[in-house]
Amino acid sequence: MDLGNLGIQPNSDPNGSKDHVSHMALDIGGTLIKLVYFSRNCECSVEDKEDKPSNDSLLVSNDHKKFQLLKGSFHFAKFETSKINDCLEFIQCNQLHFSGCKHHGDPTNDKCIIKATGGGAHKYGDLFKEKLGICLDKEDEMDCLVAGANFLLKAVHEEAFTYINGQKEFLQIDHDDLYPYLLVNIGSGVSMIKVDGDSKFERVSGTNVGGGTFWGLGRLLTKCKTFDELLELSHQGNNRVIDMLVGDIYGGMDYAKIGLSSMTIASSFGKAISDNKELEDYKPEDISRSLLRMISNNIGQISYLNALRFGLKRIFFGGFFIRGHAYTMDTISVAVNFWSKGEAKALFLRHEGFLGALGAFVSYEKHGFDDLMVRQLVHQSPVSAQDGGYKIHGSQNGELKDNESIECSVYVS
Ligand SMILES: Nc1ncnc2c1ncn2[C@@H]1O[C@H](COP(=O)(O)OP(=O)(O)OP(=O)(O)O)[C@@H](O)[C@H]1O
Ligand SMILES: CC(C)(CO)[C@@H](O)C(=O)NCCC(=O)O
Repeated sequence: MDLGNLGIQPNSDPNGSKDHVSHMALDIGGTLIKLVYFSRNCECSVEDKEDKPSNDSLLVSNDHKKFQLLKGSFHFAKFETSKINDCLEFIQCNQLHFSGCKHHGDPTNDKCIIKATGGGAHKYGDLFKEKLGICLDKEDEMDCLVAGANFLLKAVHEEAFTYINGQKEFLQIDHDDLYPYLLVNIGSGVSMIKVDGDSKFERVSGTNVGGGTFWGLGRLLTKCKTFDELLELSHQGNNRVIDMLVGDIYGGMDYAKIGLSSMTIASSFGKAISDNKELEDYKPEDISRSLLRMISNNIGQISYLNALRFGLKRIFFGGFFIRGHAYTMDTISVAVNFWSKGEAKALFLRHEGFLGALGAFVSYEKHGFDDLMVRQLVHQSPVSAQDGGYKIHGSQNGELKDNESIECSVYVS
């Protein structure tokens, strides 16, 4: 179980966290379960506001109720789907299962409803009911990915960034100029979605060569025990030991006529054909690096081709495969830049792995649950004395650590 810096302790008081945690949502994927929830800091942070705060409101409601400002945090956690019991235990220890909504119009049914997306929302519904007494309210996975991406791009300061030559550069998002874009979610498999607006999208492509392929093949070929170990190995590796380069075929020369340098990979893993070596003769770090490069490059190329199909210039990459990993982001960026001749941009998201879970979270609002607390995530930063200091912020260097929380303010009615 990967709890890391959650900012909360398992609660021994059975009623304690009930007052503080509102709305948990889950994304149960093929490899990982992602969980998000909001917790209030304390009662004293509630302030009255007459109006909804900004034109940039994300979850605009049509009524004109008085809104209150609550300060708190969004918490993020992840678990391996194969160890779903860890997730159930975590929810139970922290009393998160009391944070959902009650059934509409059925006073006899006091089961909590928790929003959930991903294939596991279908597969594990009975398990959650049996173990925690909660009903998973299924939200479509693609709907949630898009809602989560739009939510992050509009609500979180410095969410999206480019990664070029080892340099991270944050993108200022103009809310009026966000669409259209291509969203590429690299989970176990890969979905490519053309996004045209809030809830306006089409899944235009996908590939089965994704994060699951990297981790699955990598585990078999290197005997690594964890994904992070495999990723770490790739740092020290040299892909040229295994990959066949253009130079290997062209006697060290470029194939300039068609724009290929001698260093370009002509064939991933191609050297293994002629080296007369066995698997044991290759270093695990070289295998890991070749594999990471092969898969990232391939996804970058397919993404570019889909962006080209629809004339899209911005490609946002999400999903837990990326993990903010320099070599992965660099390979994807180079692929997009190379194939598009600099026309299209690869953009990465700080909360890359939590798009679906956040999308499920914001869907509480969409379905108008009466007792929903969170009405609107306050548009954050730049924070100034005049605007009352409403903000969302993550860690200072812009990197999301495992299971971090984002401090934020929300409006509730
Ligand atoms: N700790 C980890 N354990 C396993 N895989 C990890 C881990 N961290 C990152 N990954 C990578 O992330 C991928 C899963 O990403 P993600 O959680 O976004 O997808 P998913 O929801 O499980 O899959 P899908 O959407 O296809 O059902 C894995 O296949 C692996 O490449
Ligand atoms: C099946 C899903 C949507 C499950 O998250 C994902 O793993 C995926 O997009 N796989 C790629 C399937 C394909 O389009 O070939």
